[in-house]
Amino acid sequence: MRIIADENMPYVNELFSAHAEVIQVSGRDITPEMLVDVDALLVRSVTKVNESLLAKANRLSFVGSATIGTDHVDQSLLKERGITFTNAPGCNANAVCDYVLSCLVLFAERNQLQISGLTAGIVGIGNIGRRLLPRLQALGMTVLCCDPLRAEQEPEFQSESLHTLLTQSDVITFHVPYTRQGKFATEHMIGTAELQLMKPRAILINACRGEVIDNLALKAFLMSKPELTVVLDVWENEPNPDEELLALVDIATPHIAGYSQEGKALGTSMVYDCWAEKNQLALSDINQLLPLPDLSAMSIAAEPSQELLKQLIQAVYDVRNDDARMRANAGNAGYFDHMRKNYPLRRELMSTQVNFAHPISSNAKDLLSGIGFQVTQ
Ligand SMILES: NC(=O)c1ccc[n+]([C@@H]2O[C@H](COP(=O)([O-])OP(=O)(O)OC[C@H]3O[C@@H](n4cnc5c(N)ncnc54)[C@H](O)[C@@H]3O)[C@@H](O)[C@H]2O)c1
Ligand SMILES: O=C(O)[C@H](O)[C@H](O)COP(=O)(O)O
Repeated sequence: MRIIADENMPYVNELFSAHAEVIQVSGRDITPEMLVDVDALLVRSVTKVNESLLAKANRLSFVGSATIGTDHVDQSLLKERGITFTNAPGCNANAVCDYVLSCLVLFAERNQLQISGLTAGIVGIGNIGRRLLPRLQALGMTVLCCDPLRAEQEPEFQSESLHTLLTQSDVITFHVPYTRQGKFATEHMIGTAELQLMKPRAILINACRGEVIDNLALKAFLMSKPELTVVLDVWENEPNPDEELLALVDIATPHIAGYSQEGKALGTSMVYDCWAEKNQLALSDINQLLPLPDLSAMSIAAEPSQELLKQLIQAVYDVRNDDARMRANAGNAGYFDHMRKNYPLRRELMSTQVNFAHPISSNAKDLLSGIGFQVTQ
């Protein structure tokens, strides 16, 4: 069996090489010619899997994307051609939650905000949104949810309108797929009119897909209203984001919100498990793939104040480092992809155990476990 895999998919050799010849290439450079006599194609979000890529794929029977997003894959074409497709739902959901929390504690300090009591709006209550909701509630925030698709499918699910979230939220964070068609299409769901509805000093976070926010409209808006705090992990026109917009936002990162070691390992292992089942092979064990975390435990001696929470979160993941690297590299040829390919090892909050030097309240323990840490009871 022959497999073509994106070179940015870690653990491919560990999982697939015992059963197949694996050729690793840059995801953006996969060509139709490379897919001749290939049985399986393993991609991440940068490879457009469409009719023109598959033009010479004479033997392809499996496509796996180690991502939750599927906007780069023509799934109906794969179905038509009898090619099995899988993605990796939820693989990086905890990592994106950590990213949002790291932004939140940073701006609470910079903007002198007490997080508890603020209102957060989550747009898209899927794998990420549903994990983020209890984390934000654990921090004492009132959380408004907008997901009209879920409301249609689950009558008991309460979805607020996007208008309500925009007008009432102090922090609004987007976790929807990129869709261009249908009544819930997300392309440019945020443009000038929506930006004008937001509280002037709100915090806007986009860690889903760049196209969900009209980047030109956002740039124009920020030129006249710089008091809106903006975090962009994703951009229109990746890997060449608008550099004027980059200079105007408060946190700029190169589509790495989901780039934890756990998220990447799980993405590959979920794809492997689907392929293994199809080929009647043993399933993977993600715990064997992951190295031990550098910071496996931290000890605290006091009830967690907002300042202490910030220190704990930043000790595991500090979004300022990614922002600083992006600003330092912006403008260099190929910098966006280079940063993603050479992303430093990052672990999730859940890989770190918080211990207590003195007994602390059960509320404090609930708070720490609620935001994602392991906590000794
Ligand atoms: N920046 C990153 O590194 C990164 C990492 C993971 C995911 N993502 C992006 O984030 C998106 C969400 O991730 P997920 O794992 O939660 O996906 P998911 O598919 O589990 O959830 C998406 C949710 O959005 C809802 N939705 C769809 N259209 C909507 C609309 N118009 N308004 C409100 N809700 C809507 C869906 O009903 C679903 O519940 C992915 O599709 C992907 O594009 C980015
Ligand atoms: O959709 C996702 O899961 C993420 O956006 C995606 O994984 C980002 O990383 P990439 O696939 O581009 O390496």
